Amino acid sequence: MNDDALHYSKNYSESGFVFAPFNSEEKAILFPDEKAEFFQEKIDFKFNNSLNEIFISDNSSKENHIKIIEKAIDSIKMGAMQKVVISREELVFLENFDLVAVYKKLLSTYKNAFVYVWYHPKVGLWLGATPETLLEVEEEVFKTMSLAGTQVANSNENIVWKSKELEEQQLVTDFIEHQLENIANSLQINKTETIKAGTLLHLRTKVSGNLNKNSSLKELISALHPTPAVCGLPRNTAKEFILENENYKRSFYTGFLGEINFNPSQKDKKETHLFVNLRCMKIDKNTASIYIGGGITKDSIANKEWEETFSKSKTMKRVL
Ligand SMILES: C=C(O[C@H]1C=CC=C(C(=O)O)[C@@H]1O)C(=O)O
Repeated sequence: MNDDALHYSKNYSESGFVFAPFNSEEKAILFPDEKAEFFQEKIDFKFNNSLNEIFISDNSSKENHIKIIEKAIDSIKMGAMQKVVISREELVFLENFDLVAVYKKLLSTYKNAFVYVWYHPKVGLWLGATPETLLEVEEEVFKTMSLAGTQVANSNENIVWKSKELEEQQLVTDFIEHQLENIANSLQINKTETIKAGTLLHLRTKVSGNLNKNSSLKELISALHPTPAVCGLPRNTAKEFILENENYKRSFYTGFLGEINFNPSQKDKKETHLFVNLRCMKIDKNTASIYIGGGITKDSIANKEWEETFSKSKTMKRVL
């Protein structure tokens, strides 16, 4: 874009690139198509590996995180919720930060992810490599996915998923199916599979269907975002728990981003590709804020959940 004005999407009926926060009551930023310039470039994967960074290993943040997880488990056991995703922010001091080198490393580390760099002078610099599609729409056909459950990839072992992860992911699939009941038809739920994201494995179920004639992209987005892969169940109770208890602001982490072109009046432009903003970080001068979370259910063990966020942050720190 050739100016620094901030534009917002009104109802996702515009054409452009959206960057939406976790909290759907806050506005989604839009880079309108008519203000954008498009470039296409081949990436050369040779990069300099000598970048170094200093991690802040902050034990109080471990204690805090575990405290919130224990509170969440108590609340689930008392019947207030079935699942809630608890996250945290980890700060990493950067020396010699090289955006292009980090971007190339993200591209080569996360081969199956949507890798992005997003910048607006009034908002900041974000980058990430997300394995999760929120929504793909072409004409009236849409695709989405239920993605949850995490384990570290270990090439020597058979992959076995425990009941905690299977249930945690099933809750997301059931939620998606239920939310789409009144706005979609011919719903197809594929077999659950294991996918790799960097050094981690997740459970994924692809879901597709046809949007009902009178349903809009806004309705579809509101039905899906935020799914229990990033928020919880029941959605509003989990969201309140997150906003009250996590001691930082998620802002765009666990929001979504991507192109919207769902404009019925523009015949050749009815495609939308939105991704959930996971495995992402915000760069502010010499500090990277890395955002990581995990799904908490009645079977969660607080220390293991901490370790899961630790593994997630480790795979992201490798690219810095
Ligand atoms: C919220 C995150 O991951 C979600 C997506 C995949 C697996 C997840 C999990 O195992 O808890 C989370 O639901 C994150 O990576 O910050």
